[in-house]
Amino acid sequence: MKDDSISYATKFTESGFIFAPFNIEEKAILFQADKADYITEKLNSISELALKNDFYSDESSKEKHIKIVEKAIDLISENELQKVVISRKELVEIASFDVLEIYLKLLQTYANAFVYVWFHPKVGLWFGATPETLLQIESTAFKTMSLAGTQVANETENIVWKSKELEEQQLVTDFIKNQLNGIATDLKIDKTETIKAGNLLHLRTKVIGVLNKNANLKTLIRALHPTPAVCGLPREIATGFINKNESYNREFYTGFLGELNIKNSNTKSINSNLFVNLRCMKIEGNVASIYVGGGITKDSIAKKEWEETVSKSKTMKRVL
Ligand SMILES: C=C(O[C@H]1C=CC=C(C(=O)O)[C@@H]1O)C(=O)O
Repeated sequence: MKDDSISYATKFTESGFIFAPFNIEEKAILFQADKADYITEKLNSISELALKNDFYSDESSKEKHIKIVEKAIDLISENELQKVVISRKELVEIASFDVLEIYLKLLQTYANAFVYVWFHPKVGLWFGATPETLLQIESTAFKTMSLAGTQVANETENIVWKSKELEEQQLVTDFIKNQLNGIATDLKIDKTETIKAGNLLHLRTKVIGVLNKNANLKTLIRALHPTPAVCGLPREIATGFINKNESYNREFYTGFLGELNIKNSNTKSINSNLFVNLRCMKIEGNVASIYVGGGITKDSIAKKEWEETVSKSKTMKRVL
């Protein structure tokens, strides 16, 4: 980009790279395609970079996190809510860092993830390695996914999912199916599978479909974002609970990012590739803010939900 002005995507007919916050009332930042320089570089000979293996976990927000999770479980048991994703931000002091080195470490470590580094002088510096696609669309044919449920990846071949995680993820799949009703046809919902994301395993169900003529990209994004993988059910009540009880601003964590309406020079089709901003961090000065959360359902155990956020924080801590 040639200057530090900020552009926004409001109609989602714009073309460029979008960086959208969790809160749909807030504006999504756009790096406009026609004002951007494209630089392609091959990174095929990265020598192995050393990763961190001892992790310090900041326990100062443990009590607070557990309290919010317990409050959510209470509301769920009173049938006010079905599911809500509760998150927190962990601050990690870093001595010095090299942007390219962190980015290369993320690429090296999370081969299956969408890995990014994003910077705007007025907004900040973000990194992420997300396992979740929000939407990939080529003309009108699209792919999305339901991703939820977490366990730590062990050496074992025999992976067993408990009903808590299976239900937690099924809620996301059902939500996606319902939201697409009336705006998409030819829906195909794959078998649910286990995927590995760094040190974690998740349940994933891929969904494909074709966008109806009466709908557009904005309708589709608004239907999907935020899914109960990052927000909850019913969506409005979960959003209210999150805004009232999480005592920090998620900003771009659990928002989405990626290419918006980019023309494929071969097929001439207009494509978007958008990812949910998970396993991410923001760096300001010598402090990294690592964002982590987890889905709460009726079967959640507050202490285990805390531990899940600690496991998730390792995705970023490993590369610092
Ligand atoms: C909200 C996060 O993860 C979501 C995606 C996969 C599994 C999740 C879970 O098991 O709770 C979350 O829904 C996060 O990593 O901060």
